[in-house]
Amino acid sequence: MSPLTASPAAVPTDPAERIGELRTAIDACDAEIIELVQRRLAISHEIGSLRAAAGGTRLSLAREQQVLARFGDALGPDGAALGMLLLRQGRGRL
Ligand SMILES: C=C(O[C@@H]1C=C(C(=O)O)C=C[C@H]1O)C(=O)O
Repeated sequence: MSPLTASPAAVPTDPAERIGELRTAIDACDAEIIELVQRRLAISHEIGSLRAAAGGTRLSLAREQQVLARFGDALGPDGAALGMLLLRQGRGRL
C-alpha cells in the first residue's frame, strides 16, 4: 500500500492533517480524470470526422455498446452511466 493510502493506524497523524493530504490526492486524481476525459473527447471527435469524411455515420451504436459494457463490467450500473455521459459528451448536438 502506498504511503498516501496507508491505513490510519500506520500513519500516526492528526486526522485533519491526514484528510488534507487525502484531499490533495483526490485533487490529483480529479486533474488526471479531467485530462483523460478531454483527451478522450478529442480522439472521439477525430474518429467522428474521419468517418463522416468517408461518408459514414457519425455514431457507431455497436461500438458504443462495447464501451458501455466495459464501464458496466468494471464499475457496475453507475459505471455504465458514467460511460453514457462520456459518449454523450462526444456526441455534441445530433
Ligand atoms: C469514437 C467513435 O465514434 C463514436 C464515439 C464513441 C466513443 O466516444 O467512444 C463510440 C462510438 C461512436 O458512436 C468510434 O467509433 O470509436
